[in-house]
Amino acid sequence: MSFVFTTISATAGLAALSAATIGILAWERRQVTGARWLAWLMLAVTIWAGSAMLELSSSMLREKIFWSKLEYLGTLSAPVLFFLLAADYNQLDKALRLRSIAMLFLIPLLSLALAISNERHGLIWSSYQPSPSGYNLLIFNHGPLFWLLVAGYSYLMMLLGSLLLLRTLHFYPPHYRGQSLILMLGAIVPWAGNLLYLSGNIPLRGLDPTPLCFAITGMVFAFDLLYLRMLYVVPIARGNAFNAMGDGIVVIDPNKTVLDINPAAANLFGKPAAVLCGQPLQIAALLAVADQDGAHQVELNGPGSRAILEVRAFPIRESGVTLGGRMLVLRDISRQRRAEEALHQAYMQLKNRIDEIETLQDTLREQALHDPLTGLYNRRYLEETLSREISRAEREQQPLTFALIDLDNFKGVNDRYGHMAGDQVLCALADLLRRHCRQADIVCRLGGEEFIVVLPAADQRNGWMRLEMLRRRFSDLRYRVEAVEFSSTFSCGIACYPSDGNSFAKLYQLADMALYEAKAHGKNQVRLHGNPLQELTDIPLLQAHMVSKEP
Ligand SMILES: Nc1nc2c(ncn2[C@@H]2O[C@H](COP(=O)(O)OP(=O)(O)OP(=O)(O)O)[C@@H](O)[C@H]2O)c(=O)[nH]1
Repeated sequence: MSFVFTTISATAGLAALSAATIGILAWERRQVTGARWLAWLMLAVTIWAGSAMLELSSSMLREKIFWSKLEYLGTLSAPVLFFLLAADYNQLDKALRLRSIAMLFLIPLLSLALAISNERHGLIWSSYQPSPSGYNLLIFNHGPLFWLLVAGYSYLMMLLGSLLLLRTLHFYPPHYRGQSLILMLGAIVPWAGNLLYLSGNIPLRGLDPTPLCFAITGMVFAFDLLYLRMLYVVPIARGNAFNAMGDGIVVIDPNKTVLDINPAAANLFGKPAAVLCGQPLQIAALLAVADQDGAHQVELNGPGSRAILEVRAFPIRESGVTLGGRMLVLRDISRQRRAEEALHQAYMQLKNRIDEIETLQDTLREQALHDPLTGLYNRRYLEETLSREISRAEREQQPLTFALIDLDNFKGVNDRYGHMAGDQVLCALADLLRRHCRQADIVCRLGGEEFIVVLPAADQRNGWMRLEMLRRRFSDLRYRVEAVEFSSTFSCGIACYPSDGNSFAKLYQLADMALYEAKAHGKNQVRLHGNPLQELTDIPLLQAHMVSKEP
């Protein structure tokens, strides 16, 4: 083998080196869109430019032909790989299955086989001659299959790839079209180089600048895919977030025309975003808050639907400068609202139930402490409160009168006039006691025809006088059953705190003894335990101590 290195072969070598470097860089970042195919493309360019360098450096014709055939490996695969790169860049890679990719390489494989076996048929090149430029170049006179399979197919792939790149001008956000344009320019370079070569208009005839052009394209693509492309991610992610956001966003100009709207907002308005963009914002409730700061609640009523929105309006600023127009952020709080309403309803129901239960409890408590026939307190209440009253009397150094009342001959009333008449008498006594007792006094029915009256701050004398007054008034009452009129009397026994005792049991026991005395001595009388005040029977004195609520 004999080699003659020239400037041109060195340039091809530089192109191969550049392509190899870019290929390695791209392969390392192959997860980036397009980078994997850029790496493969650069491998093809490396083979192409490397073989070209060796072809250009070889001085032997046979060797030149050999490297030239190897060059076809790169020449044929580079346009297909360029197309695949462009498809990947357009995010069409998922549509390209392995089988379709293999199909794309069928013609290049056939072409390669034809190039290798060209000596037998001369369909790829029919002849060659040294270039008059003198740079150790060969000029090939291409055969018909070269134009059809090599040039034709390669141009087809390049054309399709370039069209796909053109598509990206619409595919990516408008303010990033600059980068797409750079990519387009990168794609034009091999076109230009190859056209020069095939048309024979290159100053050094026989020199194919295409691999060098592809190496330049590789640099441009690497710059775009591996550097600038990363910058795309942020706005694309932002755009995706805008579209994927659960909150609705509407951008309006100062005239309240919708400039942009995300799917969530369009969904709330019940119309596609494309229809709403460019139209005046026609929702009065939103217009009312569009110029206001802070959060506002707005109700949206659509056909058969109602949404409650929390709307926040923001001015649109860039680098601290207000640009005009507003951005409305709409948060659908209908579910939250409905949940709050349901919670409130549940709370109100619960509160009503608690109120009912409390009322019921109060009623039950009242019932538990009251006698159902007369409405007076019962024994239970007395037992609960008497010890408290005694403690208070003790604290205040006050006496307390405990009077036990029992109706006289009540069985006879029942027997003669009936049980209802008996009840009437019981109620009359209860009513009398209620009316003639103070608020601080405790009046209760123990059961049957037995009543107890507790008079705080009343000593023996005072207590006796008040019970005596009550006895007289009661005996004055008249009852009527059909045409028959009758009256009733009671006997009463009194025990007092502190002289007779300081417990319910003791006071009850002594009052009962006094009552027994009263019954034994003719009934219809009030007796003090121990009977110490028999002289207190004169009516004027009694009347002076009467506590009457009667008109
Ligand atoms: N109508 C009515 N009678 C009742 C009630 N509770 C008890 N009695 C009656 O009260 C009567 C009490 O009778 P006794 O204990 O013999 O007493 P008494 O007839 O008053 O005789 P003395 O106490 O000795 O005067 C009984 O007939 C009971 O049935 C009631 O709620 N209503």
